[in-house]
Amino acid sequence: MPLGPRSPLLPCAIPSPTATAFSAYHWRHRRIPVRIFSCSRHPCPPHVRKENAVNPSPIAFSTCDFCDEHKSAPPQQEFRVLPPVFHSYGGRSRFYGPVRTVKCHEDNSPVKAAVESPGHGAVLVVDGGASLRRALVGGNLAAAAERNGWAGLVVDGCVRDLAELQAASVGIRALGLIPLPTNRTTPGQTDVPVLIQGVPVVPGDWLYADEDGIVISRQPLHAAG
Ligand SMILES: O=C([O-])CC(=O)C(=O)O
Ligand SMILES: [Mg+2]
Repeated sequence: MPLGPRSPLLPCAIPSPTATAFSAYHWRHRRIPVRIFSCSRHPCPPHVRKENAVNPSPIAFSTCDFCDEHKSAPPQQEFRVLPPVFHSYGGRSRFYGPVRTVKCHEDNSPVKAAVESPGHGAVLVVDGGASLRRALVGGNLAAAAERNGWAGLVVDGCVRDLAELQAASVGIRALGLIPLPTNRTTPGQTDVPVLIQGVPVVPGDWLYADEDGIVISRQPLHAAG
């Protein structure tokens, strides 16, 4: 039986001292940080290899727990929650990292430029003006994001090439799918403050996305280490 994202992990047969990671299964379902071993020689479940590929030191986190801790924080300041309008399309359902931003309207030039440059584990937040008319990200850009070490993309707009997005080991959240690409005629802006569904997001914020939603904070929310 193929291992799906909710399958329990099998213990790895050949420990590797150089590559360890927390179990994605335990993050999601028990929140117990169980260490597993990962190396290229043994039959680690594919989703674990994917989860380990981008961020070699993943952390356990829960957006619900973050919200419990910050529920009385003034809205739109230190701690923000994006509205529940984003769908998950990428090969990683949970991701986190420092925020970089681009702003564009039905032209994905700055998105392309960003994902073709080193991501260093950051999350690219794309202010696409919530347009549902053009796809700002597709399979090629998702593959570039994975290759260049981006943890994820949050697109206030649409994406396409669903099968390719799912195959990329990167988080991808967007409003919807549309097969129509952009025309590259209007350059956008990079690393500027943006408004995502009415929520302000600035470069250097921290973004955490899991199965329950997406939260943004001025400061990192996870414990160091
Ligand atoms: O090229 C584009 O504009 C979007 C796309 O299909 C891809 O990234 O594969
Ligand atoms: Mg494409």
